[in-house]
Amino acid sequence: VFPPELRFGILKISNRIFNWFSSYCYFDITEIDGVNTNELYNAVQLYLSSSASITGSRVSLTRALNSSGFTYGLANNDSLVDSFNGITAYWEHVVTQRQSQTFSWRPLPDEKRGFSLKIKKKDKAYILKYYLDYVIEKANDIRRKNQDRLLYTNSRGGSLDSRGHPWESVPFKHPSTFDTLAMDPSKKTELMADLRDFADGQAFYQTTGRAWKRGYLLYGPPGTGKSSMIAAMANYLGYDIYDLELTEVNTNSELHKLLMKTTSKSIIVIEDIDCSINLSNRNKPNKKKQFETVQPEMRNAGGEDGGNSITLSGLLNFTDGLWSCCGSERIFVFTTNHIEKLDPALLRSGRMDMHIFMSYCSFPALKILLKNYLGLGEGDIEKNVLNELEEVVDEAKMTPADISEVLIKNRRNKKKAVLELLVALRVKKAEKNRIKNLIDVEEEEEEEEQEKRTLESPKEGGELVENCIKGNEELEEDLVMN
Ligand SMILES: Nc1ncnc2c1ncn2[C@@H]1O[C@H](COP(=O)(O)OP(=O)(O)OP(=O)(O)O)[C@@H](O)[C@H]1O
Repeated sequence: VFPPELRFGILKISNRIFNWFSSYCYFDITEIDGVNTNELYNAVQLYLSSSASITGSRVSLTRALNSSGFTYGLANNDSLVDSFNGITAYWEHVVTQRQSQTFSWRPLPDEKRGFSLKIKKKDKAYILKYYLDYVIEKANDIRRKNQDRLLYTNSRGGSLDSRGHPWESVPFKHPSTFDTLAMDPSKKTELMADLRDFADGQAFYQTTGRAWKRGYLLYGPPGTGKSSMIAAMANYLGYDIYDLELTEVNTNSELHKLLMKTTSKSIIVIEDIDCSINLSNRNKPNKKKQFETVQPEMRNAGGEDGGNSITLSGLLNFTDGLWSCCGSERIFVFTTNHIEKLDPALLRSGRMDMHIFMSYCSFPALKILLKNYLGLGEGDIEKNVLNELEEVVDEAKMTPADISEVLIKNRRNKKKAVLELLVALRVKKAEKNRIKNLIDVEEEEEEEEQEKRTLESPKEGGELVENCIKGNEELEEDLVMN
């Protein structure tokens, strides 16, 4: 009976009246905004997938490319209630059929999808200011967690890929975690708390005016778990790893370019830094090499430090100069087997925030290895064997890598594995003691030899006797005075 214009008008007025009296307001977040994909829609979808309060019996499941996990979300026309700082938000996934295919450069899906957010009018300002940012942040976290970690390397000698990128990446699937890492539990807890503080510390770094980065120096003998620790850090925080091969970098500017192409939430690693490059002289360590390689007419050219070779100052700029601040939330990890070879400039505080010594296997670390490799707890091992293991492990100075080799070899026969380990530790301890005794004997002999030579030498011997007499006279004088 009523013409469409009139029906539309009545609907519009009744909607206005309804909105006027309603205490709620609504936001529509459509999947496609004009012709572009709406990032907020994807973020909301991911965010809601983390909500445990999905009530519907139908849940949508997805698995993204390069992802090792499933995400679930609200099914069509399902709804859920979320709460944020005491404010309630009602979400509904609205799916309708697209009326007619409108003209578009890009074919649109038949369904029109979107989220409808219903909140109290009084909460509108707060929700717009904080809640949506929180939703996006959480969605990014979930995306990162679901996606495989990537391991980047620059080992192509400075050449770029087809996209002009200097880093090459592969999926990173190292299984090492802090649970599998054998080290002193208190040290491990301290490090994990430090990493968590760093990852959650955006506000702290902002208020203190510090760049959001942290440096760790891992040092210790080979096979004590430095590389495993880096993998555990990446898996714990969900960060990608950039394995920087310094020997492939020729100039400081190349180093800067590499840094600029790293992403936030990543760990930049330089392994065996003492072997990577000659870093003993901070200013111009490679001057000689530079003059050897550069043509005579080019000798006065070049930028900082000659601009033709990587220097320690270039590396220091990389870690804590202005360049280190392009991007944020980055961790630098250097590893070395010989900390004494490193330049003190690299070790001063503020540069490497934490120095972590990866030591030979201790008893607490051994217990972790026994649990992980053989599934044996303290109660599963005979008391006297356990006591002896505790007694010998420190003196044997075996690395976790050596111990895990022994355990892997016999892992089918757990009892045998433990006994073999005990034998290996005893042998190693005896070997260490024998070497120590040999060194002691050698030192003693050398001392005796030196004494003999001194006494035999007329000049030195005479001096020694004279000094003794002088000393005695002084002593006598002191006694008389007293
Ligand atoms: N602390 C540890 N906890 C658990 N496993 C370890 C530990 N240390 C070493 N391993 C085992 O030994 C292997 C070698 O260890 P890793 O490469 O991490 O040592 P590293 O200190 O980095 O050695 P290098 O200095 O030679 O690079 C690892 O694959 C791991 O299985």
